[in-house]
Amino acid sequence: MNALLEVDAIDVAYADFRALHGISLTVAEGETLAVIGANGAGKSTLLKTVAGLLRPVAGQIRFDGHDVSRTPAHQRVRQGIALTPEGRRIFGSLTVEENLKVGAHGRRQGPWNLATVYDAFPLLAEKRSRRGAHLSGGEQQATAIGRALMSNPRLLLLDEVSLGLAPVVIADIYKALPTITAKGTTVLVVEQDLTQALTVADRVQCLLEGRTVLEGAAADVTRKQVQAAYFGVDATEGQEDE
Ligand SMILES: Nc1ncnc2c1ncn2[C@@H]1O[C@H](COP(=O)(O)OP(=O)(O)OP(=O)(O)O)[C@@H](O)[C@H]1O
Repeated sequence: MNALLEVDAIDVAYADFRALHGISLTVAEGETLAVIGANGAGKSTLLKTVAGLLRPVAGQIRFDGHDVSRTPAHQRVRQGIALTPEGRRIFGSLTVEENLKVGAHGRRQGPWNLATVYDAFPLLAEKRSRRGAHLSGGEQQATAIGRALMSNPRLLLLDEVSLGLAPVVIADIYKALPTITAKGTTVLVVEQDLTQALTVADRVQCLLEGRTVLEGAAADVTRKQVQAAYFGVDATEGQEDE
């Protein structure tokens, strides 16, 4: 499989504070990678850097073989990188359908349009005329993902889909993922919810304090290994080796 996204040893800093230290990752075309880690591990920073909202101070980001490290965010959207940010950020005064149409601005050609987004998220079809401010958290999340899909991305970046949502709602949102990947969209998802991450992803990569501490096929890593990496303890000992 060809690598669609290659992140090569990036360092990202907020003023003097270095949030990412030499992070590398690869996402193959058609694959779903979950980046996991506790609060503050650097997951959102990584996604924002891939989307072009932050610039790495070292390292390179390649999309479809081209260096996009210095490409502005809006051009990356045109090239096929779309971000669903943490906190959803949909427009409260606009309806679901109007929010979706905002995502279609300058869109690429591809399989996503209002009809296919409503197919993937039937709950949105029923609420298409409702204003964003009057939606539940799950409906807002689905709208935010649908809005990103409307640009017809080759790579969809999902930040903390499950944040603040009830388990049944999270499951409902993730039900759409196979439909999304079946249309050829590659997905990089950031998750704190380990169960969800291991269920939906082909591969997982765990960050701790801005460094990669574990990576592997979701089917090959054990829950214990992932939990140990997540909390920064030694998995072979099963306890902290003080
Ligand atoms: N705008 C900012 N200015 C300064 N430091 C920041 C900023 N945003 C994030 N950080 C710091 O960078 C580190 C990584 O944050 P980031 O938000 O990427 O983590 P995360 O893994 O996404 O966690 P969360 O789930 O809490 O969003 C943290 O120590 C955080 O405090």
